[in-house]
Amino acid sequence: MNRKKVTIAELQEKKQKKQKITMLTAYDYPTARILDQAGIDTVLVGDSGGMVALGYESTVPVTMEEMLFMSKAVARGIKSAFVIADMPFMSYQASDEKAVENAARFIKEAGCDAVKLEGGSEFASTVRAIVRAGIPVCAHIGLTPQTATMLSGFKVQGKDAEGARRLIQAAKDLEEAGAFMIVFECIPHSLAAKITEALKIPTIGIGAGKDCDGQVLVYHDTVGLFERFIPKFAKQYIQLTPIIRDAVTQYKTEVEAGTFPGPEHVFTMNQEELDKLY
Ligand SMILES: Nc1nc(=O)c2c([nH]1)NC[C@@H]1CN(c3ccc(C(=O)N[C@@H](CCC(=O)O)C(=O)O)cc3)CN21
Ligand SMILES: CC(C)C(=O)C(=O)O
Ligand SMILES: [Mg+2]
Repeated sequence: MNRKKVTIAELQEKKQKKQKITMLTAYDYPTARILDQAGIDTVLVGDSGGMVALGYESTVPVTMEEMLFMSKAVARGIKSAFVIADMPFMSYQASDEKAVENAARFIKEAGCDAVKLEGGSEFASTVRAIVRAGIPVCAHIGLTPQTATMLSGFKVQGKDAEGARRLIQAAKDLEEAGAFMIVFECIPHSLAAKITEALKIPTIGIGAGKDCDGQVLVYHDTVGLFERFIPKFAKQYIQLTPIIRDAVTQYKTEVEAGTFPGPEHVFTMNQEELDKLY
């Protein structure tokens, strides 16, 4: 199967044609292959991987090296999907120069197609600098987990007119700065619908209602592999944890009982050769 790579033009055409864009996160090679085979349009190597795959309490401690490690594995598993890597906390905030250098590593070293960064109008210059270097940027506004402390926790953003106005302005500024797409995390669905209509670039929602141009969820939430918390906006399509636990328990039972490995799992030696040993 040698399908063609999804392009930015195709993603932007989907908005025009009112066809929904699908995005899921992945942090490793086997998952990337599954999402690619399923025809998911864009795969996000989210810094959420720091939590669901690496066990951190939040996305704040995630490093460039960890993001590159996960991004490389994902990129190796993808044939068609458009691969976007999250820039981790403090890899793009200190200066636009540093941001460009770090963004470039996801393209040159990891083989990703684009990067994503969190932030509003204050980050328009950062988006512009990375885009100027020839690297596509996906913006991310609303609930920005890397700066959740500044937001006083994991709270829905833009619920009052002032906050909503700030998000509308941010979306316009980030589009103007050259972002090719924008993620809305945890904002009222009516606001997401309004901004989606006002923008030329596609909008991808997570906890932002059905009127965004596309949707994204954390893979582990959709398949029931993350049990520490389940956000209200997530949907579990299957609960894999008990299924995998049962398989592993069965393995343990068979090894302890001596029923695994069976005759079909072993390698043999000619009797003649075996006789020479004694
Ligand atoms: N497993 C997982 N899923 C995610 O969607 C996710 C991560 N991890 N890690 C990075 C960020 C953090 N995210 C989060 C985490 C918690 C809430 C949360 O507690 N939300 C509340 C709503 C809060 C409110 O009502 O203001 C909820 O009940 O879902 C939201 C987004 C989204 N991202
Ligand atoms: C939830 C998405 C948008 C994200 O940023 C992540 O997975 O890290
Ligand atoms: Mg993220």
